[in-house]
This record gives sequence, structure tokens and C-alpha cells, in this order.
Amino acid sequence: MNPQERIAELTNQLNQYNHQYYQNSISEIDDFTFDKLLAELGDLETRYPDFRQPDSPTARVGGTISKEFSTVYHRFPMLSLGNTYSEEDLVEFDKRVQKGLNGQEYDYICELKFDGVALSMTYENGVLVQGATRGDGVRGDDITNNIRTIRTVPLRVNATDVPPLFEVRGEGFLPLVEFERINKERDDIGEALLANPRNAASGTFKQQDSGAVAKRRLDCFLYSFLSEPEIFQTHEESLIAMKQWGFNVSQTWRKCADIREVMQYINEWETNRFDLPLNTDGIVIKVNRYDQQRDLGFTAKSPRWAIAFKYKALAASTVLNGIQYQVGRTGAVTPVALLTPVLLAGTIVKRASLHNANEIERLGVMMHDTVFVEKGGEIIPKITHVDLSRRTDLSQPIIYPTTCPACGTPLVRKESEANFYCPNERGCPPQRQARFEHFIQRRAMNIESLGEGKIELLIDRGLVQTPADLYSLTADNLLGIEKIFINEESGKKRIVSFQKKTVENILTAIDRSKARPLSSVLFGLGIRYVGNTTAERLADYFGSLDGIMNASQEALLLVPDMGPRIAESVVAWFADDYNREFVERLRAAGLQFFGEKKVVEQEGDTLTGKTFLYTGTFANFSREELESRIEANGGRLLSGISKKLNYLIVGENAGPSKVEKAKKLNVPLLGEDEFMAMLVDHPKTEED
Ligand SMILES: NC(=O)c1ccc[n+]([C@@H]2O[C@H](COP(=O)([O-])OP(=O)(O)OC[C@H]3O[C@@H](n4cnc5c(N)ncnc54)[C@H](O)[C@@H]3O)[C@@H](O)[C@H]2O)c1
Ligand SMILES: [Zn+2]
Repeated sequence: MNPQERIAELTNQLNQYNHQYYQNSISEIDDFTFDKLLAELGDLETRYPDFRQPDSPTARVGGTISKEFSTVYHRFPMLSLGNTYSEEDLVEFDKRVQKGLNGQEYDYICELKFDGVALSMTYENGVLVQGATRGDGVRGDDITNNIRTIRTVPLRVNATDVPPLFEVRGEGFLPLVEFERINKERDDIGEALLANPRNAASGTFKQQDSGAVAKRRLDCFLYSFLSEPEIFQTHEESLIAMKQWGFNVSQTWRKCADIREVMQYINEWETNRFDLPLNTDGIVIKVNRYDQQRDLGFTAKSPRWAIAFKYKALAASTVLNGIQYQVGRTGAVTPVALLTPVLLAGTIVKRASLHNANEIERLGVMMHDTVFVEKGGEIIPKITHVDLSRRTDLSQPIIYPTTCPACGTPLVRKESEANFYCPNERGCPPQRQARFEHFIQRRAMNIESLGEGKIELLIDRGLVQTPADLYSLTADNLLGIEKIFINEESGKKRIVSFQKKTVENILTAIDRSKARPLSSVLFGLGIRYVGNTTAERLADYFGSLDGIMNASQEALLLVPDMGPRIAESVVAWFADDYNREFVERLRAAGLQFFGEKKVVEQEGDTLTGKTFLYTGTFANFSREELESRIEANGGRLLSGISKKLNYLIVGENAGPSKVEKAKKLNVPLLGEDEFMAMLVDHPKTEED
């Protein structure tokens, strides 16, 4: 391939990766490879400037704006950062700075490079008035409502010494524990898992429903302050002041007198960064003094006074000795690689995740291969590739099981799903075990004193078959039973036994669980896709388990935010005699089958069969009032604008993108007065 063709190819390829990454929150390749390709393109363009393409990703910030949000123009451009993975390049950077400053003294501020989404927040008279994404650097998406859900972002700054108009910038992110929690919940109800915290954060910030955004506890670290005129002399001053004003500034930054101290900072954080509550992919080095920053200036894409040093993902090479196939509650089979123990980022790694059968195929990995494992954002490291140079005759193809490793039932693969499933829902031991664990969890029946091997023991002894059996347990059944568990890896023994105190605690917890609300009971049943929130909505809407159990798919779809996939799953679950019998036994045990029906009393039926959505604020209703009036008069709320929408109610400060979209789809717009008129059942006049 000649240089011209290579330049065209790289431009095209990188623009596509950018599109996926920024618009769809998907990484099609890893960052290191992306950065290598981008550097290759940059080199080629320097050598063959005539072949550079007008849309080259080397000269532009990678993102764009989207149609779903209104567009805002940044007062100061939001740029990218030059990056490097090598210390030599850093020394080069330092030389350029030195030269650019003509022998002046300077120092650096080092910060960690937080791996999330760049955010900009504007404050007027101390009040947060706008929050935006970086977009293409010049314009971004107005995501103010979503940014308001971040607890650590002050809605108002109470200090008297802030300028009347200023902007702060930072990195919005999903904390690692939150990422793990969401994925555990998703796994629990059979939802596809989120790929990594960065892409999850990016996808969350772009959601239309800020209520849904609030449920994911996003956070943000601030690293920049902008105002005109400038009120600080140095970046250091700005970090200190922002912290004092109540902004969330990570206290991991450090002032460094020269590039040697910068290197030291880099080395210290190489492994320490894994103890932070979020992913970091490097550090950012900034010239401290603002006047010097100004002297150094910008390229089209990034400041000349800063650079990002990125850590290569920490990798180690080891041998794949075996694969353990784990079966989850929904029957999904997940392969886990068993490795010769190896030290990686300060911890001994023995296992790595392999996700699913596709992943094994993609990697082309064979048993006894030497493989590279990397610690990325996730807690469990992953296998990134095979060291083919070390493949020997010992390597054996991996034969993915066709039957369940736990119960021997032939596995099935549903269309459009990457996982194989064991369909033996009832008899398969790990599935049964996981069903118990789901049932006793805090957000369900809250009998967590039964955890850690106790359920296993009860099942072993034949004391329980289904969670309904818990309600017939007596002290006589339980007292004194015990089992010794031996950890396969460490060989350590653990004794689980039911002593008097334990038995009392468990029986009390079981008894108390009878008072758990309807929504918890419903969640505890373990219906696929019925998470906590869905269970609450169903309970609020129907007010009784029988109501839900006997509802048709159409009736279920009337519940706010209910989609066909969930409705189908609910109907199918209750259609099963085995499940019905389980439910009847829970009823007999005295669980809560009734709840408070929180759905508003019917006022009238003038809106029957019509669908609504609203935008903006209203003189006569709060959001909640508006919603309940729609429902009380037989109407139904939709969560987005589509052809199915009959009316968009438009209030003050309505979202222009919603209005535009409605117009495009010919959805009629209603003013507040027009909507109120619809609520009144017009009496017939004498003339008709
Ligand atoms: N895997 C893929 O498909 C893919 C595609 C596109 C981009 N990428 C990755 O994204 C990078 C490009 O993204 P980019 O243009 O946002 O550049 P960048 O992420 O390398 O650097 C700029 C960003 O760093 C962030 N940042 C974090 N901590 C900071 C701090 N303390 N101070 C200042 N900024 C801080 C800011 O959000 C800023 O916008 C690429 O180098 C690549 O690694 C990956
Ligand atoms: Zn099975």
C-alpha cells in the first residue's frame, strides 16, 4: 500500500472508531491500538502533507453533537490532549516547553487522567445554569438535567469571591463499585452487561430520562476553572480555590519542579491508581503558570502546555491450564480461565474472564497456550491475546461443552445472544442455588443471614427444594446440622454449622420476611428482566400479585415504562404451572400479596386511548401532577417521541429538540391551556 492509500485508509478507519466511541459509547478496538494508529497517521501526514485528508482525525476533537439534545457553543473551546506512552516523548515535551518559554523558570502540575467523559459546567451568579459535553470541541450537547443528578456537583456555590460568570470542567465517571453493582443487578435479572465503566458513563450521560440517569450514581472530578477575566495566576491556585468552594477536586495532584519529579509521580501512580474509586488511564502534565500557558498556546486539537502520559495496560504472560464453566441464575454459562498464578499490578492473578464462547473463538486460544492477561478497568483481568510464538504440541483445541457442566442437560443458544444456556431451570443445581440467593437478598426477602454456604447445606440435606420451603423450616430441622466446605484453590476448610443463635436469627429473618412489601416479593420471584424498579412499578400499578399474575400482555404494557420484552417475560412466567404452584405456596406462607395501589383514582376518561409526553414546565401542574392527571383521565405517558405518540404537551422552556422531533413526526403539540381543555368532559349543548 502506498502512503496515499494508507493515509486514506487510516483516516477512514479512525473516523469510524471515533464515531462508535463518541456517538455510540462502543470501543471497537483498545485505546493503545487506537493511539498507535493515530500516531502512525500523524507521522505519515507530516511526511506527505499533500495527502492529508480534510477530515483527518489528527486535527479534530473526535466527538460530535447529537440530535437528541439542544446544542450549546462553548465559550472556550474544549480540546483534546496530546498523548504519549513513552518517557522519551515526555523529555521531548519538556524540551519544547523549555524552548517555548525562552529560559523562564516553570513548574508542572501533575494530575491523574480520569477515564470518563469530559464535562463543562457554567455557573451564573453562583448557580449552575448549564452542563454540556465536549462534542466536537466547539459545540456540545446540553445535558444540564443529567449533570444535575451528580451529587458532588454543587447546584449553587455559596462563596462570595466567585466571579459572576465562570465555567468549571471535569471528568464525569461511573465509580467502579457502582459499575460492579449495576452489572451484578443486570446479571441477576438476565440483562446484557455493560462493557466498561467509561462507555457506561458515556452512554448514561446521553440518556434522555434524567430519572434513569440519577439511578446510576455518576460522579465527577473537576480539573479546570475558566473565567474572563482570569482570576488566578496558576493552575495550582485554581485547584485549591475550587476545592474550597465545594467542588470535587481529587486530591491526587502534585506540583513538580521538573520532569524528573514528574517521572517519579508517574512511577508512584502506576500501581497505586488501582486503589482509586475509578479508572485512570494515565496522568496529565500541565504547565502551572497561566501566562506561560498562554505563551505556549494551542495546536488545532490540543494545548501545547499540557500532555497526557498514558500507562500501557499492565500485562503479564502466563499459561492457560483449564476453563471453568460457571452457570448463573438464568442458566447462562460463562467460561472462566484458570491460569498459572502470576503477579500483575500488585496482585496474584489466577483467573481471567473469557465472557462467552465467541470470545474464545475471537482470541483463537487453545488449552495450555501461553496467554497475555491485562488488568484494565474491570476487577477481574482479561486475556487479551495468545503468545503464538510459545505454542507447543501440548496446546489442545478448546471444546466448548455441549451439555451443562453441572447437570448434563444439552445447552441451547438463543438467537441474538452470545451465551449458551442450560435450559434445566428447575433441576440444575447452580441455577437452583442462585434462585435461592436471589430470593433471600436484601432487596427481595432480606433473609441474608442464610448466605455463605447455608443455603447449599439446606439443599444438600433435602430440607428445601424451592424458596417456598423456607417457610416450613423449624428449629428442630436446623439445629446442629453442619458441613465442611473446602476451597478448591486454597485448600482452606470452612465449617458452616447451625448453632442455636444462628438458627434463631434465621428463623426470625424468615418470619420478618413475611412483612416485606409486594414489590419485594415480586422481585424475589426472579422473573427475567423484572428488576427492582420494574417490580415497584408493577406493584404500584396493579396493587396485588393476583392483578399482575392475571394481567394480559396488553394490560402490562399500560404500566409506565413497560416494554414488550418485560411484559412477555412476565406473562410467560406466570403461565407456567410450576411457577403458579410456587406462588400459591408463598401465599399460603403469608407473604404480602397486596400493596398500596399508588395509581391515581380515575377522574374521567376523556384521554382514554391517547398517549402523551410533556416537555418544559407548567403554570398549573408540577411534573408529578401533570403525570397523574394524564393517568387519572385514562391517558398514557410515553417515555420518548415516536410515531406512537399522540400529543406532546409543550410548557415553558420546552426542550427544542423534542419539539423539533415531534414536528418532524407530525405529532400534534398541545399548549397547557389546550391540554386542560381536554380534561373537561364538555357537556352537550342544547343545539346538539
Ligand atoms: N477504543 C476506541 O475505539 C477509541 C476511539 C476513540 C478514542 N479513543 C481513546 O480516546 C482518546 C482520545 O480521546 P480524547 O480526545 O478525549 O483525548 P484524551 O482522552 O486522550 O484526553 C483529553 C481528555 O482527557 C480527559 N481528562 C481526564 N483527566 C484529566 C485531567 N486531570 N486534566 C485534563 N483532562 C483530563 C478530559 O476529558 C479531556 O477531554 C484516544 O487517545 C483513545 O485512547 C478510543
Ligand atoms: Zn444445568
